[in-house]
Amino acid sequence: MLNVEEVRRAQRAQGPATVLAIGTAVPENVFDQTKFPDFYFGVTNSEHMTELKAKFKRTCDKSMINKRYMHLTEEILKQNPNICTYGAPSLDTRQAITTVEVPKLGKEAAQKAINEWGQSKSKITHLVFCTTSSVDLPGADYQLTNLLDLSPSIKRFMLHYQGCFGGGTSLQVAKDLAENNAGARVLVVCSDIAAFSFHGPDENHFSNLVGQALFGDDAAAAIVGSDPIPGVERPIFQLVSTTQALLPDSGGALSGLLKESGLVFHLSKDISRIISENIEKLLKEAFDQFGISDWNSLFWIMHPGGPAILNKIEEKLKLKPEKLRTTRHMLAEYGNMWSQSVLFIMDEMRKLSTEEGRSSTGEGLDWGVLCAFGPGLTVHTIMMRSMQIS
Ligand SMILES: CC(=O)CC(=O)SCCNC(=O)CCNC(=O)[C@H](O)C(C)(C)COP(=O)(O)OP(=O)(O)OC[C@H]1O[C@@H](n2cnc3c(N)ncnc32)[C@H](O)[C@@H]1OP(=O)(O)O
Repeated sequence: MLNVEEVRRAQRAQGPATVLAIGTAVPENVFDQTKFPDFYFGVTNSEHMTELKAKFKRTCDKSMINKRYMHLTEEILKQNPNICTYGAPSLDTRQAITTVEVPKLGKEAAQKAINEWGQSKSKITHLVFCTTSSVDLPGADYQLTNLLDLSPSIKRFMLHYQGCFGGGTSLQVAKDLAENNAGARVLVVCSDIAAFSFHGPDENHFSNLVGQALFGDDAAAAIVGSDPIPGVERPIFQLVSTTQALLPDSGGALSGLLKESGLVFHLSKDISRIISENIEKLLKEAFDQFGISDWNSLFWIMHPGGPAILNKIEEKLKLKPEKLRTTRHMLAEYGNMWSQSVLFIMDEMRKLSTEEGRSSTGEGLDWGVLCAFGPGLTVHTIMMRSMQIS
């Protein structure tokens, strides 16, 4: 007969959690950032706010974004003017869109991750679904289980309202599940569409316009598991350890309230200062145990936030320009993608590493850091190792 300790040991995996596959999806509708100010002030009937429009145009010009994908089209917005009018009751209209579209876009990304993984869906043991764009019971995790025809006995975890650090939390939960349950294969899905937080302009709320200039809709998925089956599963990155921190004196710097008029954001002008002042301390706490203190020796999967944030972090850590090039490229091509951004960057980095003939999935480097931040201010970091490209 086995004793309790032996049973507990047998329940756990041997090795660290690895990302075994990644999939991404975007809505069909794409906006050219240079044309967005005209579209946005036109569709919200706000052309008379000429000064505000000029300032918004400057923000879009400085955003370093070329294009963004969005579920909301001119047609949808014209059919639902309550979404366009700042402060107008519109939650029912928004819910009707997001409860359907969030799991649908998530399904597209998940299916791509499952295809890359190449294993039967019946082997997925856990689902972690993360969104800040929808609330219903049972939630998007349940909808996705049905849409993908996953096993009814899959163990589901729904993460709501994490904002942009949700990609970090989702991977951390997946890591803990994979390492503590031998044979577990965790499907992670992050999906957000701005139908919850699209608002027309208001003279007294410019940080709303900062969000309208930056956010894009997307979904990303990953399969996470420990002890990959040799010759069958192909690990892309190892998730070695994780940290989460609330930054000092940052309360209220980034917050949101779900109102009758939808999800209303407040973004402080201090976000970039607060993050850049704290980032080195967080990295030291995370990497001291591995004897790593040269931040340029790492590959970087950094949530973009906005160019001001990236510039300040780069300056503070004296990062070489190539360190954040994938983050900047994804910001340019997709905008600020909420919780999905870190998975999009991870996906792009491993593809580029192969295309450029690098020796590993992390631009030829061994160690890397994933860093996601959001409401709190909360910063989530994951210490990662790349895999050799044969
Ligand atoms: C959702 C999540 O959980 C996580 C997230 O990612 S949240 C998003 C985090 N990102 C941000 O907060 C954006 C960071 N900011 C930026 O990258 C840049 O400021 C920007 C691209 C938005 C604009 O670039 P810029 O024009 O060069 O910036 P800057 O000169 O600082 O500001 C231009 C104007 O906008 C105003 N402004 C900028 N940020 C503002 C804010 N958060 N709130 C109110 N006003 C703001 C400035 O006061 C300034 O106004 P005036 O012209 O009247 O003086």
